[in-house]
Amino acid sequence: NGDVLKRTATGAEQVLQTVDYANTRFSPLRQIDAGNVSRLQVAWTFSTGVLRGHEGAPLVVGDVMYVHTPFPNVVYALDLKNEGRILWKYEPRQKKDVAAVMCCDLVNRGLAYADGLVFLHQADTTIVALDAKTGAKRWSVANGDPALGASNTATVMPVKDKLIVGISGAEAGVRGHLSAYDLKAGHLVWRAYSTGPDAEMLFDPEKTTELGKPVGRDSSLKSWSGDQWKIGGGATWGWFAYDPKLNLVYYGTANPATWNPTQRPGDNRWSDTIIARDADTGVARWVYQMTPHDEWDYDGVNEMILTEQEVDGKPTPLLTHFDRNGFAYTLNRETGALLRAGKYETTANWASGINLDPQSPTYGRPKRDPAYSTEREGEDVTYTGICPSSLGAKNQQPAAFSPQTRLFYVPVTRMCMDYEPFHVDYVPGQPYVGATLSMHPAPGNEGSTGGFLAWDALKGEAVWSKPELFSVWSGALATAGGIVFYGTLEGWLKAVDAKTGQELYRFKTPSGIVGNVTTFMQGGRQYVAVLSGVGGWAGIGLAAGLSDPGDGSGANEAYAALNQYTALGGQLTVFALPKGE
Ligand SMILES: O=C(O)c1cc(C(=O)O)c2c(n1)C(=O)C(=O)c1cc(C(=O)O)[nH]c1-2
Repeated sequence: NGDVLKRTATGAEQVLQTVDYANTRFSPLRQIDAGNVSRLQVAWTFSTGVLRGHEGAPLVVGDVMYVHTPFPNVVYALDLKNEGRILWKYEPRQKKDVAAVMCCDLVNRGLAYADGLVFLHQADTTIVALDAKTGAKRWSVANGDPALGASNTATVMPVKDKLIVGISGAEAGVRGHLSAYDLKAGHLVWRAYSTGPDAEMLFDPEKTTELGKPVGRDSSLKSWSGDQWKIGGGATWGWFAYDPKLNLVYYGTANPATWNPTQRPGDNRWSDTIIARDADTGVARWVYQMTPHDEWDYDGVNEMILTEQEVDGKPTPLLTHFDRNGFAYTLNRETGALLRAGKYETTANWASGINLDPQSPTYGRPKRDPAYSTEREGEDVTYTGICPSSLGAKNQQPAAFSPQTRLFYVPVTRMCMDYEPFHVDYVPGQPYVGATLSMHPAPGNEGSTGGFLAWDALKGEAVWSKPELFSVWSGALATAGGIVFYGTLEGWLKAVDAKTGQELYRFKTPSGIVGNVTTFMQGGRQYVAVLSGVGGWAGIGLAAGLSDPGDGSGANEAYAALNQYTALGGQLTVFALPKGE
C-alpha cells in the first residue's frame, strides 16, 4: 500500500503494529540516543478505562494518536497538538460471550492505518474500518463465528488494496485461515485455510514448494486421520510481514488441535508452519513446517522478520523467526530454502537440533528426543521436565532487528513443563485442549523465568543476554539512537545499549507491561510510548482473577509471584527528553 510505504519511511508516524512491513521494529529516529536516554521523562499519560492485558501499541498519524484497548476494544483518537484531548471515541457493541472462547486473556494487538482509514479487528472477529478523521464506521464484516470458538486478538495488515486478516481459536478446534478483504469496501477477496484440500488452502501442488520441492497433491489431507483436518487448528493469530518487491505475505500457523497428540496421528499439516503467499491471489509460494505432529503446543505464529544480509558472501533476502519451540530459523524468503536453524534457548530439550542435511530423507525435520515425547506411553500420563513449556521460549511479543548492529533483540521466556494429555471430544464452541500443564522455571536461571537477548542469526549465537525476573511479555523496539526498549511484567520500561545490553534507563509504569514499545515525532520532538496493563497468557492469573493454581493452563501458578510486583491497570505512558534538549 503506497500510503503505508510512504508513512513508514521516516519513522515519524506509526501506522502498523509491526512498525514496518518487514517487521524489523526498527525506528530510524535518533533524537533520543544512548547518550541522553537516561534523561527521559514522562511527558503525559492516558488511562484507557479498561483492566485487562494491554498488548500492541498506539498508532500515530500526523498529529493524531489512536489508542486501542483490550475487550471491549474501545478506540480513542487523541489530539497530540492539544494535550491529548479526545477527538473521538469508538465503542463497539460486542456480545460478552466471546470472552468465554478466548484462550489467553481478552487482549488485542492493535490497530492499523491506511488511506484515511483506521482498522480495528474486534474480539468477536468483526473487522471495522473507521474514518480516521471522524471515527465514523465506513464498513464492517464478520471474519468468523464465536459460537464455533473463533475469536480475534491479532492486528491486521493493509497490503496494496487489501487488508490481511487472521483468526484465533486453535484451542477450540477452529480451522485456521488467512483472509484478504478489500480495503475500501470490506468484501472478501481470498481466503486460504491452514489445513484441508489444496483448493481451500490455495496450494498449487506443482508450484507450492517445501524446501525446494513441490508439496504435491493433498499434502495436508494425507497428514491427518480421516476428516480431523476440519477441526485441526492452525489458527493465524500472530503477526504478518510483507515484502513489496516479491509481493509475498509471510505468517505462521498455530498448533494443531487438540493438544493431545495421541488423538491426531500424522504430521498435521500445515499447522506450526511458515507460509509465504502471493498478496494478490493468496496462492502459497512456499511453506516450511517447523514442528510436524506437535506434541507440546509449540504454536508457530511468532513474527517473521525480513532482512537483507550477506550469506556466504552473497546479499540474500532473509526471513528470521524465533519459534515457540526454542529454535531460531533463517530462510531465504524468496525460495523458502532453510539456511540456519539452531537453539536460541539452550534449555530446549524436546529436540537436539534440526536436520540440515539436504540429502537426508528427514531434511528440515527436528531431531526429537523420545524422552520428551508426550505420547510415548499414551494418554493420562504426566510427562515431566519438557523444555520449553507451551508458553514457548518466546511467545507472540515481537523481537526487533537493528541494521546498525545486525542483531535481533529477543524477549524470552525460560519455563519448562509437565504435560498430561487426556482424551477430549470435539464439541463446537467448547475448549478442545486435551492436556493439563504445570510450568516451572527452566534450570540454570536461579528461578528467573525471563530474559532479553541480542542474537546473531547468521552465527547462531547470543552476543549478550540479560536475565529478567519474569518472562518478557513485551515487544522490543530498536532505534537509530543505538538503543533498544522493552517492558517487563513488573511494569518497568527499560532502555539498553544495543551493542552491549547495558541498562541505560528504567521507569516503573503503573501496571505490568505486555504491550510493545513504540516511538514517533511530534512538533520536532521524539517521543516513546508504551501501554501498561498486565495480562496475556503469562498475566492471566491477575487479569482474569483466577483462583485455582492450575487455571490458565498452569500460568496462574507459574506467575503467582507477579501479584507482589504489580496490579491491574490500563494506561498509556508517553516519554520525551526535557524540553529544550
Ligand atoms: O491458537 C490460538 O488460536 C491461540 C490464540 C491466542 C490468542 O488469540 O491470544 C493465543 C494462543 N493460541 C497461544 O497459544 C498463546 O500462547 C497465546 C498467548 C497469548 C497472549 O496474548 O499472551 N495469546 C495466545
